[in-house]
Amino acid sequence: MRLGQLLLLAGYQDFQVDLERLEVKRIVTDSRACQAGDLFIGMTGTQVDGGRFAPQAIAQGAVAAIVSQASYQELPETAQSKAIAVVDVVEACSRIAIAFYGDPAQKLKLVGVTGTNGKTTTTHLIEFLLQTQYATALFGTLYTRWAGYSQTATHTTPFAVDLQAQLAEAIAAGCDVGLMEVSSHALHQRRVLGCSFEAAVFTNLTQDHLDYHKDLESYFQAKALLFNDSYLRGRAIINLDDPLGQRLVQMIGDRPIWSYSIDNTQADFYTTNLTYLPNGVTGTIHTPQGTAIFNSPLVGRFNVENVLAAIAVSLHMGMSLKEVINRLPEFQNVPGRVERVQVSEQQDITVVVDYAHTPDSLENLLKAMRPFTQRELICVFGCGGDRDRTKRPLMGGIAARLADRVYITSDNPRTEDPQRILEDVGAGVRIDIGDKPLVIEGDRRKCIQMAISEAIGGDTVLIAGKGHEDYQILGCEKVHFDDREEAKLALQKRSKPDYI
Ligand SMILES: CC(=O)N[C@H]1[C@@H](OP(=O)(O)OP(=O)(O)OC[C@H]2O[C@@H](n3ccc(=O)[nH]c3=O)[C@H](O)[C@@H]2O)O[C@H](CO)[C@@H](O)[C@@H]1O[C@H](C)C(=O)N[C@@H](C)C(=O)N[C@H](CCC(=O)O)C(=O)O
Ligand SMILES: Nc1ncnc2c1ncn2[C@@H]1O[C@H](COP(=O)(O)OP(=O)(O)OP(=O)(O)O)[C@@H](O)[C@H]1O
Ligand SMILES: N[C@H](CCC[C@H](N)C(=O)O)C(=O)O
Ligand SMILES: [Mg+2]
Repeated sequence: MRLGQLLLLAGYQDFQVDLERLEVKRIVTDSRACQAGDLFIGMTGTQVDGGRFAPQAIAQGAVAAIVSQASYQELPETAQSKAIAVVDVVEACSRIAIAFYGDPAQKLKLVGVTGTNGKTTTTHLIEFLLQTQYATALFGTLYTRWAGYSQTATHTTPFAVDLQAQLAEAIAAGCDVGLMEVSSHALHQRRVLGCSFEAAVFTNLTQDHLDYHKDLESYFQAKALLFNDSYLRGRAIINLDDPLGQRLVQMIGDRPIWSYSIDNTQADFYTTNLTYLPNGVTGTIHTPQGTAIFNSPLVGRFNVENVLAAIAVSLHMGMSLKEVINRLPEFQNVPGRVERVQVSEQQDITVVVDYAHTPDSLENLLKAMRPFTQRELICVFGCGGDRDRTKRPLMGGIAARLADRVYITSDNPRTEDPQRILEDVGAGVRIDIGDKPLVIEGDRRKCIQMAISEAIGGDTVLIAGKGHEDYQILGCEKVHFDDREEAKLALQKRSKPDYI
């Protein structure tokens, strides 16, 4: 596409005429990846203003660069002749990507799910429930996927250029519904600009990501953006059991809302007669379409919330309650969410791998596991580096209070000193641990081995934090590591001790 035409379509009119006839083959936001024919967009980031890399991008063949006004002033004259300064480069990136890919979001019915926990589980549930009626595309933490296509994700919500490209591909593949996990980072960075949602879900808001948002109020305000007129054209579906969900209902005003709650009969969707089982939950669901008995293999109270949200979305999208209830028992779970690791029928302990990496999710999970633990509940976990430091002692305290034995280990230390992270977590554990056993072992492989080999028949070993991840990030290096594989190895060793 011609640069001039692209910029006009994106809503920009005042640019240098001699750039007008240039042909743009791709849009690229990392100068190091630029090739001949690319349009480079220098994004303002948390570390640097990417506009300063325009000379490098141009040297590598970029036809032009879109940069912030501040970085434009700093560019050498040769680069300035190929650069276009805009007031808001982050918004420009989304608008240009939308124009380049033909505004694909308008051709899909979109459902957005936001909240601290439950986005991946809820979007998967919705995908499963809607598939009898729609051709769905899913965008989330694990992958972008639709029938016949799956690509591992690097972020929960793709960056604007990737998102627009993937939306266009989804349409070309025949999809008519897009299900999207919308992270607070994505809303704050306007990655989803141009997306107009048929339904938007708010699952909950509890502490996470304070490294980025600084305080809970700013984190909430970022999430709340999804419910603005600019993004939401249809119905808001909101968890009334969460105090910030209640606040969001007040903020939204007259727009169509369906609320859900485990047991608040004022909500549009609520449950009664819940029975929690080791392998699922059953109960009665009350909806605007009537009442029905439901069964789900998902474990724990928090998953009832996910089920309620997914049923509400499905009814809003035109499914009948009967169809949804019939299909629900077949949805097993998402990889790495309360995933049981079993190597033999004779296995005498329960091992569960889960993605709980926030104080709230760790607390919910430990509470959900307790009633089905015959003997001791053992918790193996750590916290990610270069992320919210203040959640570490909170998670430590929760593990100390709710587990019988605590093993602290490394998660993804990234560029932080792993020892410092263990100390941050340990500080929280020590306040509440009393005389319960505490083990600190930074080597995650060794720690999982220890926890499983030291467990006694009837114990539950919960390995939290990394769930589906098949890597560990140590410094800037990503190495293969999978909690489920490590747990299996440890379980096999346990059933065949070394001395046999
Ligand atoms: C906080 C955040 O979103 N950071 C993203 C952001 O990094 P940054 O703002 O620090 O970038 P920066 O280093 O200041 O650089 C600014 C720009 O200059 C460019 N650059 C930089 C160097 C260079 O030589 N040339 C060049 O062009 C970069 O590509 C970038 O576009 O832009 C980078 C490149 O585009 C991303 O890799 C990075 O994601 C980091 C890795 C990340 O982990 N983000 C996480 C926290 C995130 O987005 N998480 C959410 C929520 C997760 C959840 O709750 O599920 C998600 O949606 O995944
Ligand atoms: N509705 C919920 N409320 C609280 N905790 C939940 C809920 N659903 C799942 N969890 C817990 O949170 C963990 C992460 O769940 P899930 O992956 O669905 O959330 P997410 O919002 O997609 O997380 P992320 O922000 O990392 O992508 C699960 O492993 C489980 O322990
Ligand atoms: N989307 C979350 C994932 C955290 C997973 C945990 N294993 C970690 O690395 O901290 C984040 O980027 O904060
Ligand atoms: Mg997710």
